Amino acid sequence: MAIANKNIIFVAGLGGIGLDTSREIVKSGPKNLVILDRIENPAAIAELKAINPKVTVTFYPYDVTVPLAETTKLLTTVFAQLKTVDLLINGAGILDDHQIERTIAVNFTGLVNTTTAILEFWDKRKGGPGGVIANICSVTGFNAIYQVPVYSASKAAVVSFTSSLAKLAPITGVTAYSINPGITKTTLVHKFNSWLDVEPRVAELLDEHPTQTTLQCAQNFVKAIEANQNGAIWKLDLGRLDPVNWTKHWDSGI
Ligand SMILES: NC(=O)c1ccc[n+]([C@@H]2O[C@H](COP(=O)([O-])OP(=O)(O)OC[C@H]3O[C@@H](n4cnc5c(N)ncnc54)[C@H](O)[C@@H]3O)[C@@H](O)[C@H]2O)c1
Ligand SMILES: CCCCCCO
Repeated sequence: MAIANKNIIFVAGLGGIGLDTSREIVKSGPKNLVILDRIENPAAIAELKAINPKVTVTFYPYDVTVPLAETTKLLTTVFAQLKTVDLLINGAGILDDHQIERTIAVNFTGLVNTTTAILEFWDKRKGGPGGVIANICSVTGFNAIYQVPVYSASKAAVVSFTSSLAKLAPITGVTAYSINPGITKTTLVHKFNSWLDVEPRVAELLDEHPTQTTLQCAQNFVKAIEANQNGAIWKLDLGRLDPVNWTKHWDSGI
């Protein structure tokens, strides 16, 4: 998908990975970039507008843990503004294995609800135009950082959900792929709680290994958007962009 002249909704577009990705997206000249995020950062919005004045950048406060009806109401406002939406990026995530229920609520349920809500507008069975969803999951969704089993499991859940969305595309008209960064230098990973404090030094230990910058991640994120490959499982690690070939161990047959 060429980003030029498209309408994009970016949930969590102001975070560490999010803001650098928003910067790279704006450079590619979409018609509209609508950022939905829990954090408000008017300076960042102003900066995005300044990067490319031809792009209309809009912000709406959004907490992905709100009831589905509230998400649908917000999307109704966004669609009234944009008329059409080409790409939804779901990027909200927290990393704190002391917050078990909130981790699942944000990282999994929030992504599922936002996806469910936009299907109201996109589902071709309802006369919708279809669309594209890019879900920010994680390499920990493939192989856990086992000291944060709740976070890792929440990311495995969204990797799985995204793969199912892609297989459902012939029915819904909505394609999907997952964006799976490796360890990327943001405040999220600076310090965080392990489950039951099994490893209080988990962040320090990870920091002893190679990581990537948010800019490297963002530049590869845009390449994945442009590739627009339904069902792709993209690994964005150590400054690289690589497709992951998922091993099939069982087939439902349907
Ligand atoms: N940094 C990494 O190493 C890494 C690796 C793989 C995946 N990820 C994922 O990338 C995404 C961004 O992470 P980051 O490293 O930039 O961290 P970050 O903390 O800078 O960004 C998290 C983003 O999620 C938003 N968010 C959190 N809770 C929310 C809620 N309830 N409603 C709406 N938005 C909410 C935040 O406002 C922020 O924009 C997350 O989903 C994270 O799990 C990060
Ligand atoms: C340093 C731990 C990073 C965990 C986020 C990967 O999704």
